[in-house]
Amino acid sequence: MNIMNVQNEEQTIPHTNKTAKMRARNVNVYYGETQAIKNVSLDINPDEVTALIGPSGCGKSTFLRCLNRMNDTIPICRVTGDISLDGEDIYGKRVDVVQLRARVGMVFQKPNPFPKSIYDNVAYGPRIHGLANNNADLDEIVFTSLQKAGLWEEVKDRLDTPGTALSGGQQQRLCIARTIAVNPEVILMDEPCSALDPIATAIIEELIDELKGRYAIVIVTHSMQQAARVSQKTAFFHLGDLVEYDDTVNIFTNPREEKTKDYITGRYG
Ligand SMILES: Nc1ncnc2c1ncn2[C@@H]1O[C@H](COP(=O)(O)OP(=O)(O)OP(=O)(O)O)[C@@H](O)[C@H]1O
Repeated sequence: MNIMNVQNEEQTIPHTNKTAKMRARNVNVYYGETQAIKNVSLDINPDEVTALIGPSGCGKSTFLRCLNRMNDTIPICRVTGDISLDGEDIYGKRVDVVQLRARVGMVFQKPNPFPKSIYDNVAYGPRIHGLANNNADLDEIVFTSLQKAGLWEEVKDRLDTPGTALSGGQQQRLCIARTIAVNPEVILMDEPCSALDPIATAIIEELIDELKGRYAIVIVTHSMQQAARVSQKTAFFHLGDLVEYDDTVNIFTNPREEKTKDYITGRYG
């Protein structure tokens, strides 16, 4: 299935009855004079995990950061093209970026809990977005978010202890709970397991699998095995180009492009 048809601007994804959650069209990203992303068009499906793979420096993280305007925080970075969320331009003048980043949440490579209690890490977003009417509401949000992130049983008796005192894998699940707490529609994950041991990695992968029906998930990973395990769609980037985007099973068993074949068979990268 080739959905990179920029002429087709309808929201429905060809050959499916699905509507794209996010749609990128002709996206270019520059750091000063250097172009890091070249004319990339890609759809993000609502109830699937999309993996972004490719050799180091190919632009995976740069593209990911376009999806919730994290690149706005890099002064030399310039983005052109169109990116929409539910058909609405996320780079539009009236877009509230704080609101956008709640709808399109992000989990980073290194777990980065706030220097606050476990409870306050999760409650922080709902508090600033005014999502709870009272303390009981907030308790409920914290409970549900920690439960969805698969962390509740491990922390329920120590919600007052610092988030930073948890293990790396638990900290990453705390960051996922923090993201979930503000009801995102899309979750971006930038190599979320790269700082974790194999057991913590397996737990996060299981969690991604559980979350996939509820959120559109986009994950950058260096591990092709991880992409194959957790994603339904895979986008292969090379030197800023989107070389191939397809069902994950096709990318890993029957890629159309020579470059993809070379990468997945370990010839470079
Ligand atoms: N803040 C920045 N300032 C200048 N150039 C940058 C910046 N961030 C990334 N780049 C450049 O943009 C290109 C793409 O980088 P990016 O980090 O998006 O690639 P990546 O595929 O995610 O790499 P990796 O797998 O190593 O994390 C690289 O050439 C990189 O040097």
